[in-house]
Amino acid sequence: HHHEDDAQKPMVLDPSCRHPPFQSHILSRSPLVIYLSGFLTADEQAHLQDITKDTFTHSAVADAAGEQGLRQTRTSQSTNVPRDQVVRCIEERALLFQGFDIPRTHLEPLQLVKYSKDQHYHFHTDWFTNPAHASSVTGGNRLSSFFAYVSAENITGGGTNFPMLAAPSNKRWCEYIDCDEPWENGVTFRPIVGSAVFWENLLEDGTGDQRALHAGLPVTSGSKLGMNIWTRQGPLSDEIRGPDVP
Ligand SMILES: O=C(O)CCC(=O)C(=O)O
Ligand SMILES: [Fe+2]
Repeated sequence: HHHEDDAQKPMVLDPSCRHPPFQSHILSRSPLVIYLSGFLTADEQAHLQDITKDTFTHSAVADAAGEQGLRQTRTSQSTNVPRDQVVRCIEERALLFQGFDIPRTHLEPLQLVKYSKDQHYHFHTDWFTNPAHASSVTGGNRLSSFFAYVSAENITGGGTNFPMLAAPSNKRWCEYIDCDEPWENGVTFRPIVGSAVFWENLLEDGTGDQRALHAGLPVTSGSKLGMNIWTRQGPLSDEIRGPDVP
């Protein structure tokens, strides 16, 4: 098991990180899905945009079936975020949320995803369906995902839809989820800046959970910038993780 070598290393906290007091609301226990309100501060949102300016390229997907097919599935643009001090604090927050046992080497580089009008990401799971992508030499599969909303300018559409989740009944959820969606469409989170959705991708036995299927719905006007924080089952190499930067 991956966890054994990592367990020796205590998790080191950066005392200079100032974590915002975000609110957590469980939407689903199985699969585990938790809504996090206020997960990113306004300063962090601005900083993330600042350090990634002009670095976006057309998003890739794991089982690339040629450029053409790829762009129809995921029409957004994406970029990896350089790991400076602000980004390391966001990483620390994402790790602490998951307990104290996950070392930072299990995190992929944070990824920003940008959508302009009419762009979307078709239904997919974040866990790799191709076992070749989930081998232990490359960190195993994706245990969990955070999808955070970094910016949303004059947006309509662009929610994050989980078709297999049951819509909750209390109207208070309508602040965060689109209550106008028909019941059979599952749950659609609104793109509210600063919020994040956390969910688990794998079942107890490590196989992928089909119920974690989701999509980035088309942005019908305005634009959206989101961020993926993916935690692997095991450590990733320094080469994949990239360097810490000042
Ligand atoms: O854009 C969204 O709402 C979801 C994006 C997503 O699922 C992904 O990038 O893996
Ligand atoms: Fe996704």
